[in-house]
Amino acid sequence: MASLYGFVKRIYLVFNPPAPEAPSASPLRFGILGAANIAPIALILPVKNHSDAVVKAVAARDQGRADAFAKKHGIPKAYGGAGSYQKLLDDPEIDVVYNPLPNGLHYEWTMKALAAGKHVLLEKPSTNTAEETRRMFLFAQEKGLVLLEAFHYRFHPATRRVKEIIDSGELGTITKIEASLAVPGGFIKDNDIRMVYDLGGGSMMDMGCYPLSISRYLAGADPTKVISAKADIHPKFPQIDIGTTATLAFPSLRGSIESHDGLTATLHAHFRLPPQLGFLPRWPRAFVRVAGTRGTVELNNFPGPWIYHSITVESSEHEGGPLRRRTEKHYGNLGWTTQLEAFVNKLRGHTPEHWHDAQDSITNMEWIEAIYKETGLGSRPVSTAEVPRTTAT
Ligand SMILES: NC(=O)C1=CN([C@@H]2O[C@H](COP(=O)(O)OP(=O)(O)OC[C@H]3O[C@@H](n4cnc5c(N)ncnc54)[C@H](OP(=O)(O)O)[C@@H]3O)[C@@H](O)[C@H]2O)C=CC1
Ligand SMILES: O=C1OC[C@@H](O)[C@H](O)[C@H]1O
Repeated sequence: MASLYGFVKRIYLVFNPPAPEAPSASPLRFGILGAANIAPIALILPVKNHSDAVVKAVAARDQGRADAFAKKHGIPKAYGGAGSYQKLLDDPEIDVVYNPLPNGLHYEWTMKALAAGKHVLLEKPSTNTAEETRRMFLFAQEKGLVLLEAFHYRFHPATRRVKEIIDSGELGTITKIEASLAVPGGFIKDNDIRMVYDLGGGSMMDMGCYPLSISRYLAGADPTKVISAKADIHPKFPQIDIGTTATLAFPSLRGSIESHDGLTATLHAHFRLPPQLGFLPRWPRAFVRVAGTRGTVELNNFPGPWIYHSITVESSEHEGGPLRRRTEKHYGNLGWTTQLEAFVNKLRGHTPEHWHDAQDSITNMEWIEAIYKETGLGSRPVSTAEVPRTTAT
């Protein structure tokens, strides 16, 4: 009963965030590129609860869509029509750009935002290729601007707690990770941006980037090789993986780094999980499970821990000993606000509790590409847009 009450309360607060008690007189001013579905939950609502941030403008390719979005979310400026994204970037009243465009446009518009002198909060996955991600972060560094790939789960206390349990040695030597983000049919339609190869579509890009990212984070290391990777291909779109399963080798957490044989991670992403027994509807599968020589930890719903999560630990005093089981929950702030808090802290020159850097984003893209290569599908297309030059280009 208490947990149902907690759940309802969390949902209520996410959608009705309390206004800050002492709002800043000169808050950071965000502009949003695209009237994106993800923007309200990821940025607009968290900002309403933050004392030092406001959303000042939105740009959409259609003026009516920009106006409607601005009205609905109480955003003062709406740029619409051709050239609207660039108009937002050129607005001197914007300090920070939130880029939730389709993946294949992340590189172009982040480069343009940086060229315009704006900090960028960029949706995942960072770009279509590791090389684009590398250039983008190098450009941010050259310009002295903050760029962050919006893996919000990393900032959440539940994720941090799981990492703490693993690092404490309670589970012994880590040997296996399994991570999944997969939904049944009905969530992602054929006309979704995720189904368009030219826009950086595919399940390994959209969903798979999460299991990969959390596996690397919890392993405290990067993979050494793709052991296997297999894609389910969309029946109509031959370059789109509606599902991908990959197994990667990692250096063992406590074993020899040289042997590279201690730890494997199996990642799973799917847009259309088939029904069980051919007819029973499936639940979404969003979890990470880490097994060691003395126990396991499972974080259920790691991509949305703010709405609901559970951390189940089973561990023993010594290898082969009796297992003791416990469940933990660590709800922090409201919704996506932990990410916003860290981002604003970074911009204001304070040290955030957690931060993931350029190399983290580059490495995630490298392994997404390596997995796609192993499936035979190959990387998503490189951007052909004209972008500002950096010393790396
Ligand atoms: N962090 C997370 O957990 C999540 C992250 N995401 C990420 O956010 C991004 C956006 O996802 P989502 O909000 O679902 O996307 P939407 O389907 O809402 O599309 C985002 C925007 O893309 C713009 N757009 C620009 N060019 C095109 C084009 N050629 N075709 C279609 N749309 C175009 C549209 O802008 P306009 O309004 O100008 O027409 C649209 O508003 C993705 O990178 C995704 O991976 C998504 C969900 C969760
Ligand atoms: O968290 C998520 O779940 C649904 C996906 O399509 C989305 O892009 C992803 O980030």
